[in-house]
Amino acid sequence: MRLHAVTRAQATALRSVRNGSSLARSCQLRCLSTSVLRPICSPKGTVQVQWQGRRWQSGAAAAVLEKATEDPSTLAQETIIENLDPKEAARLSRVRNIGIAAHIDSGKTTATERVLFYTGRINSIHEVRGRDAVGAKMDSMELEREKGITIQSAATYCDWKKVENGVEETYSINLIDTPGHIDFTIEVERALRVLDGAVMILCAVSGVQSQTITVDRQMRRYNVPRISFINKMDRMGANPFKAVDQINQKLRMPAAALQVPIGSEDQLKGVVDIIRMKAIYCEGPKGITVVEKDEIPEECVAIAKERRAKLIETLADVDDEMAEMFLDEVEPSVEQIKAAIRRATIALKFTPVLMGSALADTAIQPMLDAVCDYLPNPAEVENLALDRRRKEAPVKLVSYNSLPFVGLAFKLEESNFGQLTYIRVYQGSMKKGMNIFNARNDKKIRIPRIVRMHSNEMEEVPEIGAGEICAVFGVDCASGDTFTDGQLQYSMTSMFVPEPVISLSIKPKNSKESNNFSKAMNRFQREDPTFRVHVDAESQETIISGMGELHLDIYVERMRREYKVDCETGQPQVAYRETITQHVPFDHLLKKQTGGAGDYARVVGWLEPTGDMGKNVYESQVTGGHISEKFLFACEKGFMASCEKGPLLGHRVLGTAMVINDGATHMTDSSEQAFKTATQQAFRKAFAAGSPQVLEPLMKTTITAPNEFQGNIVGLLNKRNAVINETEIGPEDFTLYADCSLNSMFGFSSLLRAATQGKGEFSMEFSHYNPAPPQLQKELEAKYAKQQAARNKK
Ligand SMILES: Nc1nc2c(ncn2[C@@H]2O[C@H](COP(=O)(O)OP(=O)(O)OP(=O)(O)O)[C@@H](O)[C@H]2O)c(=O)[nH]1
Repeated sequence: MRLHAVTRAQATALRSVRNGSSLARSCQLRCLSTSVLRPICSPKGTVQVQWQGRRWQSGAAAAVLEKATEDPSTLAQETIIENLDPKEAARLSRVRNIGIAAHIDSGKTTATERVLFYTGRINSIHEVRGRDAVGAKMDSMELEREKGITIQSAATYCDWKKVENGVEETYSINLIDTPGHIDFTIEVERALRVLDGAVMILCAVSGVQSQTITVDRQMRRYNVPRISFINKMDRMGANPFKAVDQINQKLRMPAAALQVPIGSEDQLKGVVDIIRMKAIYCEGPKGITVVEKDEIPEECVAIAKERRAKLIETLADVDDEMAEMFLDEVEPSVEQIKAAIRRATIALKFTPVLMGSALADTAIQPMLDAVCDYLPNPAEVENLALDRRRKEAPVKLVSYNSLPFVGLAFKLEESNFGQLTYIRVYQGSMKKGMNIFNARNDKKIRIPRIVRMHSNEMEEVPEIGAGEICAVFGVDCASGDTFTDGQLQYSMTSMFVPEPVISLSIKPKNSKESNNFSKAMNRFQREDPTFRVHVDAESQETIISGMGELHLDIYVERMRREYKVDCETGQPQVAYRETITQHVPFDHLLKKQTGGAGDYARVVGWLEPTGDMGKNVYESQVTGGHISEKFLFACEKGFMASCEKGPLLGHRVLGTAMVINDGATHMTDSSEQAFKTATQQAFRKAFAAGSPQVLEPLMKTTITAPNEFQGNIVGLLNKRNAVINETEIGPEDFTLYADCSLNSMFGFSSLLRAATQGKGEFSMEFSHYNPAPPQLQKELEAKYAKQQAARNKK
């Protein structure tokens, strides 16, 4: 699309056309030569703009043109939003980008396996930890198959043929299966960042579990609409309506069932669609054939009617149109109910609840229909970028192939063929061989190969359209980078990356393997922003940090399997932080001038708390050239280096600002190194005088267990000085929300197991850094001082 064809002169001329001025004729002639955006003058002298098959009248046309002269992209965005091109709109209406997220072991991977089978992506079904020892398609890593857990999210795509009123419509679904365990939470974060909708799976017996609450929080963070699927309806004690109540109460998300089960537990036969009042059975091998019957089993009629009324009532609470009908006592039609569900789901006000059993091959297909019916297509989701040319003003991105390209790299993965970068294309299309530009550094990159991922397999494609997800080879970038066509100066906000909270020292058992060791470390770090590696300057130990013990264990294990490096690891350590609490002025002189080239640097300023634990701040307020730019830069470096290793425990410094406002330089003895060292020395002294404080990670902890164990758990938490924020007591289970220090939670899982006969479960998520209790700070400081002394002795 060449909107640039409209020049400022043409636009001015067009405005005069609208005003009936004499420029009309020449303008008409000139503008006719622009083939894409074609202004036309009517005999009356009003202006029309013809663009992508539609005509824009006078005032609107002039406004559109006016914008075009300022910024071609604005014209494109706004015009399209008001005027969807029917062809593009039709393509997009059949695209769904969805993720599956849930508590550990709810059946995400098992359900995804059915989705792939029913959509024809795979020919047979293999179970997670199945007897055939093949493992589910989406758990492609050996370790995942062995442990039966998902570690990395896996992307795939499939086509679902949805039949409605006898008409078949094909939907393209890009699907990401995410891990359930909190330690791999970055996988959920980055998937949700780029997806338009999600399926939240719950266990029919356990309902809302601790990790469901975390997933709910993540979905809210990225405004991701969701449908809910209650799985494991074949299990003893399955109670879908209890789960629906829990979504309403524990997640505070209005929810209502769209189905009721036919039969229960091992006698589960199918579901009743209570909107259309039809019975649905999945027959044939692996439930491949969906059979719909008008006749509803007698025992289901009453509950289906009751639940239908409840659905309409819940919708009336969240949707105005439905509310009106409800008040007027008008019975809504099937179409009206479905439209209200769609509206409310996309508006994040409601979640429709479906049910079935992935393992028993029951009612997965209606869940796929619901994905198409109720989750948004890429055009229905507001995706914003920041326009760097216009002071980071937000701009809407529109999933049109014809617009300039904008994409986000959300995940990197090392494959046998080189680095694979997953990209969500938000606008425009990406073609093989095309050049794209990294918005972070304006680096031009040619796209050599585009593939669509199917777990660990890939299919090469020449082009990928707007609103889709793909992976590309040979693109060197970081996770979260934005790419554009080079014309647009857009960048997109990245995902939330939680701080690592646990660290341990690691080294290869055999020093010959250090080459492979560093290769593995580099790769893991690039792929996973929550996995960090650094070498401690004093001990020379390699320290890895991550989200939890399992997270780090998995990397140690992957090192052994994928890189053949056996490692020795130290005890897991909490990642503490250090800060100061007071304003401290300093005036420090570094002077060594005894023979030969000397060192001279004087720095004056102050150290103070920033009040924000997010970052450290360095500022120079030096005037009059007492310290040159070059040396000030060295001071900044000295400050940053000091923050890497705090004086109290050797952990990172947070929330500290250094201002340098004066100093002195010597003609010959001053150097960058001297200023860097002087700053570091000044920092140490001032830090010690600023009532330094050790900070410890505080974890948002959610514990669920049967009610009879509440006393035991409160006892356990009290011993750990946890702050209990809220307790919700249900008919059988209770959920407790607490803030606990990570330090006090080591070994908590076995204590919880013992205190609840194995029935309790918990999840922890980093919340913020909190001052450590004085006693703990004393102990930690003493331990560190001892280590330092021992090291100095050596
Ligand atoms: N009874 C029953 N078991 C199921 C059902 N779906 C899954 N399972 C079992 O539950 C266990 C966990 O299933 P997965 O599919 O690995 O669950 P997941 O949510 O992907 O697990 P993570 O990714 O590790 O969190 C496996 O043993 C499955 O066989 C179901 O519908 N009924």
